[in-house]
Amino acid sequence: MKLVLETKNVNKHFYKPKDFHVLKDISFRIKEGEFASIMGKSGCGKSTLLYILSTMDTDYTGELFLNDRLITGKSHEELSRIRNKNIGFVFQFHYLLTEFSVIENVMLPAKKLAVKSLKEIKHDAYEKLKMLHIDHLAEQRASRISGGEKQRVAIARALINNPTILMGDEPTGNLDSHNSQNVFNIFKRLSTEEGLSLLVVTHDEDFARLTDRIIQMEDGRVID
Ligand SMILES: Nc1ncnc2c1ncn2[C@@H]1O[C@H](COP(=O)(O)OP(=O)(O)OP(=O)(O)O)[C@@H](O)[C@H]1O
Repeated sequence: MKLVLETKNVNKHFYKPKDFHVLKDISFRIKEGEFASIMGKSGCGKSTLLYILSTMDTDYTGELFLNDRLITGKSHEELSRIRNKNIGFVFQFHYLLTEFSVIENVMLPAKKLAVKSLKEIKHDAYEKLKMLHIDHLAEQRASRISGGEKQRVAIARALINNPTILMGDEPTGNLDSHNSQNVFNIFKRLSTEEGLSLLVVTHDEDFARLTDRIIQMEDGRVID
């Protein structure tokens, strides 16, 4: 099966205030359509790892592959393009532009990529909203929708460029159990029906237990 993400012996140090070996020989693979979670105690290096996997942090040793392509060593411009095209992000906080409409928020990453016409982008954005059952909110200002709806808009925005992998950093951290379940169901559907790969950092054991695989971290290592 096709590999979407692979790390080979990724190591990272922070040098201030003193040398700290934060990630130690991290090697794992995420296959197409796989839904994996990363768990571990606070401070074990989950966010630091996700920052590297998402190509935002280039200060590490080892190798990172995305869709079988070596990413390590590429320029910031190339990384930015690769990231916009291949990786979707969902964070704990939605980071929507609240003075913009829902549909404008979803369209933004596609406008940035500047491959399709505005008409096509708007059409695609509606399709994503429909898939997440929030198309009736398209013209609503993002400040005027509920927390659960905002997170679904953030997911639609993360999907607009049809990424091969969706990464989440505590995407249900701000949601109640009903909305968390909702987000989980959406992620599960994206993996089983659309073949999207998902990698989600979470503290939520109920959430993690339902994913295909838990990558357990301890003190900067993958232990299981
Ligand atoms: N810029 C930095 N400089 C120095 N140390 C850092 C820096 N960023 C993070 N750390 C340290 O690296 C370790 C890992 O941090 P990281 O944020 O990756 O942990 P985490 O597992 O995501 O934690 P949490 O679950 O609390 O979000 C922590 O001990 C943190 O204090």
